[in-house]
Amino acid sequence: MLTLLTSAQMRHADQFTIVNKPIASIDLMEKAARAFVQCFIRDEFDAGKSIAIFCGKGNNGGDGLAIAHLLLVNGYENVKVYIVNFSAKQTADFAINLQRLDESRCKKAIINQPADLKHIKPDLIIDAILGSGLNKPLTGDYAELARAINKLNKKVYAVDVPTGFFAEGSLTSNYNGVKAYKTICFQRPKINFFFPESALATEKYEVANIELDEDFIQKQDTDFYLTEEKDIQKILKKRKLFSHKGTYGHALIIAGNTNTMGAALLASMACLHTGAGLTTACIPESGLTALNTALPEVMALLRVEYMRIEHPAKYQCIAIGPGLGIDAENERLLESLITANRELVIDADALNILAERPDLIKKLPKHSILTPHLKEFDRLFGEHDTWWERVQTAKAQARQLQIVIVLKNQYTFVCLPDGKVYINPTGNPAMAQGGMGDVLTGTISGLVAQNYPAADAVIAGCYIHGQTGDELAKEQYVVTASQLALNIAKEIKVLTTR
Ligand SMILES: NC(=O)C1=CN([C@@H]2O[C@H](COP(=O)(O)OP(=O)(O)OC[C@H]3O[C@@H](n4cnc5c(N)ncnc54)[C@H](OP(=O)(O)O)[C@@H]3O)[C@@H](O)[C@H]2O)[C@@H](O)CC1
Ligand SMILES: Nc1ncnc2c1ncn2[C@@H]1O[C@H](COP(=O)(O)OP(=O)(O)O)[C@@H](O)[C@H]1O
Repeated sequence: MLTLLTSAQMRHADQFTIVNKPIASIDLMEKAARAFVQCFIRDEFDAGKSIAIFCGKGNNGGDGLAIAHLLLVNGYENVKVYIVNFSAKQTADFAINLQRLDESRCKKAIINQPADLKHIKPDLIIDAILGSGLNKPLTGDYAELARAINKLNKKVYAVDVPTGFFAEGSLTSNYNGVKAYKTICFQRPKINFFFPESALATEKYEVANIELDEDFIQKQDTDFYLTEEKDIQKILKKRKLFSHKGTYGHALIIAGNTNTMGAALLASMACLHTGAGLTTACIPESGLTALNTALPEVMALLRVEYMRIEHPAKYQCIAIGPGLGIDAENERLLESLITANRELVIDADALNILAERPDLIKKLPKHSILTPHLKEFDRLFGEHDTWWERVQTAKAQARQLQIVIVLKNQYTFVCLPDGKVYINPTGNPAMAQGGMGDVLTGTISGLVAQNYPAADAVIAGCYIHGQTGDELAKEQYVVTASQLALNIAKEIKVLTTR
């Protein structure tokens, strides 16, 4: 798990590295500039392009000056630095790099007001005006300059963070900073890169390693972690010798309705391919033919016979919700399961039923797993203006109710009962199609059935789901939910043998 740090914590990591490595602060800045240039050159190898580098007078601007010098050394001839002179203050390392630049042949101009930007026509822009030192929203000249840079309509590479972008905390939908094509940040992604509103500030990001003290960074007290492939490899177990279907658990998927039987099929299919020993779909009678035709391995339990579930010990996992439908019968079924105090995987319509029954939310069995998308989440826990606020609520609710909340999005936030949030890095827009959430529910259920603890099942389930989608998207414009379900077993094999 990679710890994700706030700007203040990153500053401590800088300082710790400076003192303990030891390395002079100006040398660390040089390292950052080198790391940036290495990434930049990989993308923009045409050294003939004209590059405008906008530098503030803090350390972010100091990086910009060092980057200018390094680009010249690397053969980029048309580099020009624009010093943004809106403040009298400058940092010591900025001053050192400015002197170095003055001694070089790099072209330089001073921007005293945003209007000075009028005649600039670069091919590319590097934004090093304000970095992680941003401490208030942009106003006045800074806001106007950002607007003017955006109006140039050029590809912008941001150093560490786009000017005006807060690395953590609530992001508003009226972002007024620099809009970057790519942000090349140092050592760790910023927490806010994983929140959907960040798309207004940067299309993508890349992390450049500047050799800060990793041990120190990993030990920092944080609520945010980024899941890595090696974590999943640690979680997943190989199939055992002499094992049989009983070894891998029995999952019950309560799902489907007349017009939404596909959801039950998709969730059951994913459960099957994730490796549950047995899968039973609890569906209405109208779905029997479809189930028996499409998924001969899956057993059926008619929903009218649901009272049989009153002996839930038979199942190692009970999931409820995909395509379920909202009616009194299903509400009664959900209530009886919650009252039986067996941990559940709860998705889709079962979440919508819960939203109407706050009394049941309070009674949720500990370690139950809720998998809401944005709308389901807000129906359950109230409207939120920003994703940051939504994740804060998810964290608090997961802790208070001692459950796992899987808040789904491009980057899914897995909120655990201990208040920690694990951000899932896999998945892609080719997966943005109906049924994908049903497949996630089936994947998580398949892992719970195999006796993985709730937290492991969810962290691994989200990763596998997204990774399977990523592999398919390499060759496809869109990935359908059933295709994804069919490919899960292949991806788990890769993850357990790599
Ligand atoms: N050794 C290291 O530490 C390393 C650091 N590195 C680099 O340093 C960057 C952080 O640099 P930094 O801390 O100097 O802050 P930076 O972003 O340049 O801002 C400067 C000043 O701007 C001001 N300001 C803030 N908000 C404002 C606003 N809205 N409108 C107007 N002004 C505003 C504020 O001044 P204040 O308002 O407090 O007087 C602030 O102090 C980091 O992103 C990375 O690129 C790398 O080289 C790796 C090694
Ligand atoms: N752009 C995307 N990038 C990554 N994952 C995505 C993207 N779009 C959708 N997904 C994934 O697909 C699933 C969609 O879930 P949900 O909205 O419940 O779908 P449905 O209700 O149609 O089954 C989630 O796991 C989500 O993370």
